[in-house]
Amino acid sequence: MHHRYTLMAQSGDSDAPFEPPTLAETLVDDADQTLDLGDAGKLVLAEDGLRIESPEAPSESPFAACCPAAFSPSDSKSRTIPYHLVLYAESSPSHLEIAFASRASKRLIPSTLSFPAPPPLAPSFAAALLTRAYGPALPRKRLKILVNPFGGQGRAQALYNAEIKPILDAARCVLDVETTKAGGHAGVIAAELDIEAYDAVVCCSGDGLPHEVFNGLARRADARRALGRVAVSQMPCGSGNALSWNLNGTGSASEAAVALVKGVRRGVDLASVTQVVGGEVVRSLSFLSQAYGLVADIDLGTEGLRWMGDVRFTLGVLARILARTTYAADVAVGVQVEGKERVREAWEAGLEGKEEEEDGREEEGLPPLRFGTVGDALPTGWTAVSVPELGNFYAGNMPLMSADTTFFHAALPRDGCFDLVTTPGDISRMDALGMMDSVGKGTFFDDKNVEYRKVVGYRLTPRIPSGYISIDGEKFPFVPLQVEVHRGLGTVIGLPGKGYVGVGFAKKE
Ligand SMILES: Nc1ncnc2c1ncn2[C@@H]1O[C@H](COP(=O)(O)OP(=O)(O)OP(=O)(O)O)[C@@H](O)[C@H]1O
Repeated sequence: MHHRYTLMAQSGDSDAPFEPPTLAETLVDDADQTLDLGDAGKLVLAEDGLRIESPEAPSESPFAACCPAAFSPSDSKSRTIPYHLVLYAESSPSHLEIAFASRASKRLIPSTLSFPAPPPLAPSFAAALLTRAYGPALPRKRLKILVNPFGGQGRAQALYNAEIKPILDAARCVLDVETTKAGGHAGVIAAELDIEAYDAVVCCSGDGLPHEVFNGLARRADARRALGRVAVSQMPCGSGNALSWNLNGTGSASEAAVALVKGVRRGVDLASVTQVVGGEVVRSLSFLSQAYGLVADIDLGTEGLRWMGDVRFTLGVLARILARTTYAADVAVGVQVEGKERVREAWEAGLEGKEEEEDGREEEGLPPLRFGTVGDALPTGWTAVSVPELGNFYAGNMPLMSADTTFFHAALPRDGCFDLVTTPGDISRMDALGMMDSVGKGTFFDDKNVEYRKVVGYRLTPRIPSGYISIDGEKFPFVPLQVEVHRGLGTVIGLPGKGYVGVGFAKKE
């Protein structure tokens, strides 16, 4: 399907079905560009979107028929479609077609404006519109789509069909869809993927499939190249959809599909986790979080109460807070930034400063472990301390762990660090309840009982007989683990911007 990439390559490939002028030729920088459609009105590339100036009242205009909800205000003759919602534009001698997403109750659906016998300037107008609509994003992405038929209590396939596929089709993405057949299948697909053939692997699932895909790419002989080449994206179709909340800024499948269409590739830190299992050191990758103590216990220790829905989390937390449960451990940390003010400064600097490059990708496999494994002596500078009263040990790579739960306010995509929050388990019940409340309010970072550090690695040795270790929400063996962060090792697709979407710090009062 090489010809589909004319616009992406910006070179006007000769085998393209139609040939708009190259984007560079049609770049419109300052003045509004107008296309006069005669009786049908005018199309204007305005600052805030594609403006449609109809000579008729909206109810009689050709635009009203397709999608009145896309335009506002309703009684005006001029309507504007924000560039973010413009999915595609294409002109042939017979038609100028503009596909865009419009809101229909709670979701976005694709709609098309079609103008017969467009004027000669239409191809260049369509190309200029695409330039504005896509900015730095790659149009017509080639996507390997993985649908977990059991994701989100079996809703993933229906969400894909109803909300995701229509948007991706309208944006002329090239789709190759596969349904995962069993646990682990997504990892196998990633391990065997033709990495030159796709721009991204899109997981229509919860956070479990992205975890498998990163690890599948990591198992390849060309792991480093594959992790740099293939971006991982998530369409929120599971029960935990943190990747989508942080990169697409939404838990809605159709909005996430638009975010994917308009998303740009970016490097993201990944962490190696080593554990000794059955006498062997096992290494895996974590893209989202590692948890020991309260969060791991709630996440994995209340699985038997799934029938309760999300109430199980609230009840689980309350039960443990009332019991003042502690989770003893020995902890050794490679600290990069310490102290809340300095962490906050590091976050601000990260958003403004230049992005640091990861090391080269010339090596084939995963990067070597600069701190060794959990089976080696502790790295220099990491001092193990015994923490008998530990309540929660939670390391994260992205601010939101689910909708409205910001644990890692200062997390940045590629600062070479995971953010580590630790809280004591022996605080007063009032303090613990206040801290729990602060997560949803967006003030967790400032809670007096929260210790917040940016770390390049750590080792944790549980000192309780049994319990849970959660890596990216998955249950891992309850044995010591060592974690080491690799700057920018992975690739994701997200809305443009240096940080994550719509998070950061609660405003100081
Ligand atoms: N066909 C299948 N049969 C059984 N398990 C599967 C299948 N396909 C994928 N899985 C497994 O389903 C698990 C859940 O994946 P998903 O990414 O959708 O996350 P989730 O949000 O944690 O799950 P859920 O929405 O089911 O609670 C993964 O561990 C994955 O390996």
